Amino acid sequence: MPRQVVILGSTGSIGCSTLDVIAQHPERFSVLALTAGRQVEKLLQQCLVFNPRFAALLLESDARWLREQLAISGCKTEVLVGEATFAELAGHTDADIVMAAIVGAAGLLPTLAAVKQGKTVLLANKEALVMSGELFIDAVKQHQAILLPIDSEHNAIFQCLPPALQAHSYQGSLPQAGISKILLTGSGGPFRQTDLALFDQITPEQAVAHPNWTMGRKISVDSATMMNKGLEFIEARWLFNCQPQDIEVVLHPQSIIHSMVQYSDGSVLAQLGNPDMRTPIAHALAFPERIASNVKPLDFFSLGSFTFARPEPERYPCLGLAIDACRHGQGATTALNAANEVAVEAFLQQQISFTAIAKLNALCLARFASHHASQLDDILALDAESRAYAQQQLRNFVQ
Ligand SMILES: NC(=O)C1=CN([C@@H]2O[C@H](COP(=O)(O)OP(=O)(O)OC[C@H]3O[C@@H](n4cnc5c(N)ncnc54)[C@H](OP(=O)(O)O)[C@@H]3O)[C@@H](O)[C@H]2O)C=CC1
Ligand SMILES: CC(=O)[C@@H](O)[C@H](O)COP(=O)(O)O
Ligand SMILES: [Mn+2]
Repeated sequence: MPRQVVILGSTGSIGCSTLDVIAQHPERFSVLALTAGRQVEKLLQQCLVFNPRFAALLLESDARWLREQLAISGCKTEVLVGEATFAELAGHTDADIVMAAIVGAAGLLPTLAAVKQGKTVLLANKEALVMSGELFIDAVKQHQAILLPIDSEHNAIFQCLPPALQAHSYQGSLPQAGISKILLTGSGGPFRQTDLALFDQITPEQAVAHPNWTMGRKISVDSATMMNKGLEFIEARWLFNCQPQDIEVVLHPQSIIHSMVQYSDGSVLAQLGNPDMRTPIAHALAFPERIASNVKPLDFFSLGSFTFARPEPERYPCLGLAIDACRHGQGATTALNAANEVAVEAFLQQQISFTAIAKLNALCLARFASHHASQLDDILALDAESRAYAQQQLRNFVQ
């Protein structure tokens, strides 16, 4: 029997890559449910191709249109509406695998719902873990969910762990496995060599033009500020049960090495591949087996040289803020994530400059760094409070 997959955020970059891999393996996977935000036409096309039992989206007006179009095409997909239905589908009795690929804090509740039903959860939505770290991992343990990282770096690190540790990486001991450090690689984004004096003039279109990866707009801006690497630093802290001092960020502009694990005997294991998310997606969908992904194989004879560097703190202030937040604890990371979502959206709407993103994040972190948030209600309240504060402070940066 094919394993039944729910894709949260099917209309996004990760959602589409997941469907691409699933389409290559109809004997292994079938689509139980797709969820989207606003891209109703794309969702319709996906329903016509994959014929899921359910499709869900945010607005009643979109749902009405989708139902009409599906009826015209004779497609029997049942259409549901509203955020609560994403969580229902994520925890559906018939779901075997849940791909968590909604962007931002909106992904937390549906992803947690999948965890609480003990599903195999493929985690792309790093913001969910950054917002709720310990609570999320405790839920994974309590409900015996299987958590597999999709983020390319964390998937690479996972692949470089000893198999015994892979089974419970979020509660194992890296030192007992002989691991001395996690080397988290990052490209440095599109502005790695841009004159700092020009940073105020950076436009959204320049910021979303990642040199190596094609991704959604929010994560692309995060890569440009290196907040993405900061969020990934916090993500790694929870996924691999380690402390900030166990993780080092290494710039690797080519994005061919997706991260590395350093062992105490001097060995360093790395995972390499062309920058294409279908590799980690295929890895996690089939784990522990391997399946084809249609990703172009690496050709070592045409690869240029690999380079490595330390990130410059003045070029990437968001990275430093995220590492500080990780040291402070849960309240700080929840508040920083929320502030960053507000700041990135304001930048994309051309309300604030590129450099204002870090300034706004710094203000929110300073205000909420010592706040505590361990229960879900506290986390959601702090997320809301930090967003409100960021919105209020935003006025000082409007250009
Ligand atoms: N893209 C990549 O290569 C990588 C992405 N990730 C992570 O994966 C996640 C998804 O990223 P990506 O695919 O690039 O993002 P996209 O912006 O391309 O897609 C986001 C998806 O989430 C949906 N969505 C947005 N807002 C809401 C909401 N409020 N409620 C429900 N659904 C919503 C969108 O729906 P719609 O478009 O219909 O409005 C879309 O399906 C992010 O957390 C990102 O950090 C991690 C590593 C790599
Ligand atoms: C593909 C993926 O996992 C992204 O998170 C990627 O890491 C972005 O590239 P940066 O290294 O520039 O953040
Ligand atoms: Mn990544």
